[in-house]
Amino acid sequence: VAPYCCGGRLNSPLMLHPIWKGPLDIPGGSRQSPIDIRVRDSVFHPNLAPISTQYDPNTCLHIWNNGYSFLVEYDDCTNKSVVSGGPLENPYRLKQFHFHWGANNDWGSEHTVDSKVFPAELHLVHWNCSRYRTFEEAIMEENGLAVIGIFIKLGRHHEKLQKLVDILPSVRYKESLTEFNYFDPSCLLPTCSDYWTYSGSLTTPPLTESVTWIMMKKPIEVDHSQLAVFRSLLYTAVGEEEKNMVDNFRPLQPLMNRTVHSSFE
Ligand SMILES: CCCSc1c(F)c(F)c(S(=O)(=O)NC)c(F)c1F
Ligand SMILES: [Zn+2]
Repeated sequence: VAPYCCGGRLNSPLMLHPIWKGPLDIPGGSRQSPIDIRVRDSVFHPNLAPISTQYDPNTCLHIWNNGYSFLVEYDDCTNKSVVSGGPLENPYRLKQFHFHWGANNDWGSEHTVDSKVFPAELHLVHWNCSRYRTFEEAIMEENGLAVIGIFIKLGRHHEKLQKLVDILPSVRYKESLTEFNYFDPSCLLPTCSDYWTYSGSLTTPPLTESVTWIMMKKPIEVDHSQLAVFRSLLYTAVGEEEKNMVDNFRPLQPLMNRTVHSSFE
């Protein structure tokens, strides 16, 4: 599959910032992510229950730069922070959340909606603790993960996000980690509960086809200065030639034989 993010133009981010070191397509992959969500082709599922999240801010552990994004990680030894309902047959435990963003405000999201690109996208990653013993195991298994994806658009300052933005300089370098607690990611969810759902994959290695995607229809808003701080992070470790962490999104993947379901008409 040729990289065709941003229309596949030679000046598309992937061409300019070939950060994507992994394979662009997985041989035999039939349910890869991200995808373009064609609204008219999505199928309303009348008995899709609302998504229910219950997050305990005390389970927030730390934040670290893994060289692809920055991850806010949670204690997943109990069911204190879980998502349930919607297409999920049981609760999934919150493991971490992270973002994908562009070098500028014209692109950055992984998923698109009728080819509309957003400047960034937030992923809340959960694992199926009823069927698997650990997150590491769940990553490799069908129905192992549930990821809530939230589009981010430029607009008003996001008050609750600022606590996270303020700590980012301390994880500027790859592998840096800092304590971060008492953060409830519910504050990052849109107020509208409408979503699309489809079967897909991780968008970073190992790209395993283990994800039930739950893409919220409505974006949240952050302001220019907040997104600019994301772009001040580095892909590189201390002492290495500095490379700004931007365009950390995967190109769109073919829908193949999949249907996107919507929770709304
Ligand atoms: C080996 C996985 C480390 S955790 C992780 C991650 F870091 C990540 F970036 C994504 S993603 O595919 O990029 N977004 C959903 C995941 F799904 C993850 F589970
Ligand atoms: Zn992600």
